[in-house]
Amino acid sequence: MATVIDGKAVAQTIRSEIAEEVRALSQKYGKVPGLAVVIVGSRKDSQSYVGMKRKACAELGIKSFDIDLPEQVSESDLIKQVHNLNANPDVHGILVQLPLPKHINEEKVLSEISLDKDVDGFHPLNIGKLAMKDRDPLFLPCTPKACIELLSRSGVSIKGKRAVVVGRSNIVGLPASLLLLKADATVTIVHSRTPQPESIIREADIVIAAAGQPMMIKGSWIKPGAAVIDVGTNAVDDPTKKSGYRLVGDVDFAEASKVAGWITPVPGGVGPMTVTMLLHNTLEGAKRCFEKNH
Ligand SMILES: Nc1nc2c(c(=O)[nH]1)N[C@@H](CN(C=O)c1ccc(C(=O)N[C@@H](CCC(=O)O)C(=O)O)cc1)CN2
Repeated sequence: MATVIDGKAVAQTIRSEIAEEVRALSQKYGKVPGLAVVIVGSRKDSQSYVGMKRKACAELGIKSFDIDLPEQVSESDLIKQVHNLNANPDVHGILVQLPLPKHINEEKVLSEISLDKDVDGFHPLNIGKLAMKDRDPLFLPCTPKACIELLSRSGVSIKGKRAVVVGRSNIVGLPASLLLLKADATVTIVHSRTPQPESIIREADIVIAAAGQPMMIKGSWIKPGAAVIDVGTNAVDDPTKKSGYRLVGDVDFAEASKVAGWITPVPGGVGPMTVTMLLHNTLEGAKRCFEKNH
């Protein structure tokens, strides 16, 4: 039976460490880290994630700057907001919640965020550095960073291991595979056009599942003893729940937990760590800024 990695507990430990550092910074410099959380529109899931981020800021002593824009905001007005935040010395991190409405070009907006405030790590230059040998981006994307942190805090070494990432999104799959490569894993990406993904996944010592397909990865696809990190957050109908739905991952947890060595649950695995890594990036950005201006 696999060791279940408790992402909520790990996240709580790291949040206490961040809160301590924020207190120390406030004493030393008389300033606290600031995070701008920008949301466009009223998608229920995005509102909920943004709510979690703002609440976590308040709990840790990080000042959040809340920018709520209507669904119809123009791309140029959104970019103006980003420029204002770039120029605000109290803001050390800027996060634009994704996805953006269809009429807005996400890449264009993300490219306008100052490199040294890009706490989501989605600026093309930061992603480019992630892809280069011997270069490091200023910030790592939060969910991939969360996956690596969960592995390392669970004592799973990456160097020399066979890792399979399922999914090739810009937010998770692609940067996760680059991070694993930087950590000296042998990496394969499986995606929607890969024939017989199960035969590749079965060879992996480490699986990062980020396909957005509920319970796609079966227990029989997992190599005995493998570490399985499930990034999927899929709502499936469940009439026994008051809400009418429940959250499941991309991995069939009941089956896979009988075979794997380590596994993350959904909910309570990677999700809470994603928000925590954002706060960690904000702290790092603020420290760099305070030290530079001291
Ligand atoms: N600008 C960004 N947009 C998005 C990102 C991102 O990293 N940056 N990632 C995702 C959504 N996301 C953060 O924004 C996120 C997803 C899930 C969770 C989380 O804590 N999930 C809980 C369950 C929550 C629930 O009950 O609804 C869990 O897994 O335990 C946090 C953040 C897309 N957009």
